[in-house]
Amino acid sequence: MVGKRTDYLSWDEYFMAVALLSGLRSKDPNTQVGACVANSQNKIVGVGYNGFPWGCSDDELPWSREGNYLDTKYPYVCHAELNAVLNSISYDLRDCRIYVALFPCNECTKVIIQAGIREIIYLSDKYADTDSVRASKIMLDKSNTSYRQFTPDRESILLHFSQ
Ligand SMILES: O=c1ccn([C@H]2C[C@H](O)[C@@H](COP(=O)(O)O)O2)c(=O)[nH]1
Ligand SMILES: [Zn+2]
Repeated sequence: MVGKRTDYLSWDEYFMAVALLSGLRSKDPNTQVGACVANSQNKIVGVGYNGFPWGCSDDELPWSREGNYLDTKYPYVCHAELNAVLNSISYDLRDCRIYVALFPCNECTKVIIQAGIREIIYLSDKYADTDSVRASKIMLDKSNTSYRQFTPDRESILLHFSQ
C-alpha cells in the first residue's frame, strides 16, 4: 500500500504561505506585507497586500519613507490587513483568523477587532518598539483578541512553474 505524503503543509504553513505570496504583489520597495483571512472551516475568505487605492497609479504616488508627509507613501498606502478584510467574501469575519507577514499597526488592529477576527498569526514583529504596535497590543489584550508568532518548522517553501 502506498502511504500518504508526510511533508504536506500544515494549515498554519499554508495560510502563512498564502499571505507571503500575496505580499509579493506589493510594489513597496521596503516592506511587502501580505495577509490571509481563514474561517473556522479553514477556508480562505480574504487576501490582501499593501498597495495604493484603486485608481491611484503606482507610478504617480511616492514610495519614499522620508521627506514631507505628502511626498511619502504613508498617507496613501492601504495596508494589507485592511485590503484583506475589504476584499473578503463575507462581511462578518467572526471566529476567523488572520495570517500576516508583519504585526498589524494600530489602524489595522482596529479593523481586525471590529471585523470580529479572533486570532492574529504573524511572522515578523519588526516594529514592536513603536507606539503603533504597542497600541495594537493594548487593544488586542483588552478585546480578548489573541495573537501569536508563527514559528516555522521549515526554512522555505519552493514553487516551480515547470513540472
Ligand atoms: O499593519 C501594517 C503596517 C504596515 N503595512 C505596510 C505599509 C507600508 O507599505 C509598509 C511599511 O513600510 P516601512 O517602509 O517598513 O515603514 O507596510 C501594512 O500593510 N500593514
Ligand atoms: Zn496597518
